[in-house]
Amino acid sequence: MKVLVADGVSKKAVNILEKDFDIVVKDKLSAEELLEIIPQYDGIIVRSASKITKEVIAKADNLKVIGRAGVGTDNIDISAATERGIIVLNAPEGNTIAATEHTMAMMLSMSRMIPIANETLQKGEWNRKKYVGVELRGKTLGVIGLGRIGSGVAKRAMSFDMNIIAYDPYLNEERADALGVTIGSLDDVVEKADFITVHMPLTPQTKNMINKDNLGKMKKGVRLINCARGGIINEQDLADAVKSGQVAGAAIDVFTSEPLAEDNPLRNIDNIVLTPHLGASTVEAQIGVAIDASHGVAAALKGEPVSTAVNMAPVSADTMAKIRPYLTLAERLGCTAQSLSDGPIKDLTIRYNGEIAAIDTKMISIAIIKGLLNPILQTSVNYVNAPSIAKQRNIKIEEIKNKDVSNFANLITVSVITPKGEQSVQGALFGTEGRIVSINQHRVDVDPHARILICPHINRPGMIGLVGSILGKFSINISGMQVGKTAIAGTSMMVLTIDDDISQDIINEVLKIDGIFDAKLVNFYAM
Ligand SMILES: NC(=O)c1ccc[n+]([C@@H]2O[C@H](COP(=O)([O-])OP(=O)(O)OC[C@H]3O[C@@H](n4cnc5c(N)ncnc54)[C@H](O)[C@@H]3O)[C@@H](O)[C@H]2O)c1
Ligand SMILES: O=C(O)CC[C@@H](O)C(=O)O
Repeated sequence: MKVLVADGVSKKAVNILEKDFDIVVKDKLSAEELLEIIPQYDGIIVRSASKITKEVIAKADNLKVIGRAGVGTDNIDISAATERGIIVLNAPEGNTIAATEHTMAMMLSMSRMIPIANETLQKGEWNRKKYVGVELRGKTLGVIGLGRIGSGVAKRAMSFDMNIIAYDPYLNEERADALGVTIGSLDDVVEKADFITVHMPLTPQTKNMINKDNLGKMKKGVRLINCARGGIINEQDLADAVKSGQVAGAAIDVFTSEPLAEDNPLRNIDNIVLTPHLGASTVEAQIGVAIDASHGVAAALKGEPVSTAVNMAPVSADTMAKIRPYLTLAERLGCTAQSLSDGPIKDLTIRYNGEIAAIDTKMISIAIIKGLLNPILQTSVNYVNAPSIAKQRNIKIEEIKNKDVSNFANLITVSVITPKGEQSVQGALFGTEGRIVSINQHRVDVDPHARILICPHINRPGMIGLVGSILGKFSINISGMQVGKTAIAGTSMMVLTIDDDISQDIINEVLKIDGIFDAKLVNFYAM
């Protein structure tokens, strides 16, 4: 598979990806060139310069994953990607410190007018009276958006003896208490703060959140910082407020249009400090985001779950650690259920019993659906598109959880209903090892790998030998064997693990054996 590393993403990404993929590096990529070359690629990693628009996605016939080496994904059309089953992932933590420190640098350089003092001194002006600044100590800092960067800024500002008041409607109280900040409404922040810094994504709710109206309600002489996204603070309104003296200074790293337009109203105003979107531009951050994004891209291309995917239900690192051991087993149970079923699946019931019932199982269920659909579809089914493909195919999905369980600490039961009846398979985790523990009520203990041939048969001597000799005749090696018992009188379940590919003709030979009720091949390589 081929991966395009664009926008000057650190070469660390290449080092990680080149072990498994063909890598092409294009530090500068025009919109036209991107449209032309995108059909060749299975994966792409970008910073903020390349715009992955609906048009690009429409031409991206092989694209499976878009990795953003950074936090903001506003340069990527996520809905268009989701519709095509393309995973979009970001690197949310690698540049947090860089953006946090840049915010502090902007706040300090604005309050001490360092850029203009430097510029004039370089020209030979010794102007000590003109550039008298203000202290941070004792001032109130309003933080809007108390996520990773906002809380980092709040923590650092406290060490400057600033009082913090924050507005974040999605913040839970425990987190606010742990940070030791006062939480208020947007109006509280607007009216009480001496400095205001914004740290949320640009959304329809946050666009122009700071505008003429609330700039007018702020303390005269307030100072503003935006190292989040251009447009959260209305640029024209801010420029007017600085010129009128209502706002004493502003420090802005991000703009509505980047690179900065010549006619941007924030240009050429002494009390405004501008940087060209440098928040994430540290050596450490660029390495961090490149490493995180490329690990995500590699995982996505290998069909593994991606904890930083932004077009899937988010999974915390804690939850991920708990569910990760179940994912392969879950996918294999889905694959087994598909192979067992005769005809189109109408209903899928997933039961979680025991310890597993207490955790967030959303991603485990998606892994089951992925395993169920991948063997039968041309489209590659992944963690993003699996639920919508199941929906398109009218498969009704039900999840049932119960902490009660006997014999196992945890148990996953996958049952599918087709017009011909119900099939079910159960799996459990032993340490980190997943095993199939029952197939259609027959107790087994199978390591689900390679290929397995499942043959329900009459419980009488010689059946295993008969199947074995047919496989032997075709030089098919059996590397594992299990016979499962059931309470149903007279039937047994033979499960043979086979290393080689096996054709339908051979399966038909097996089916001819008197006493063999069925023979279903599960090919785990097809998942
Ligand atoms: N300048 C840069 O180079 C640079 C670097 C990194 C991140 N960023 C940007 O910084 C911003 C923050 O990043 P982060 O990693 O801290 O994100 P985050 O997801 O950790 O935090 C965002 C916070 O904003 C809050 N929020 C969402 N909508 C809100 C609203 N309407 N009002 C108030 N709060 C709201 C959320 O609850 C969350 O706590 C993002 O826009 C990101 O793209 C910029
Ligand atoms: O790639 C960059 O330098 C910008 C990154 C930053 O804006 C982000 O959202 O992560």
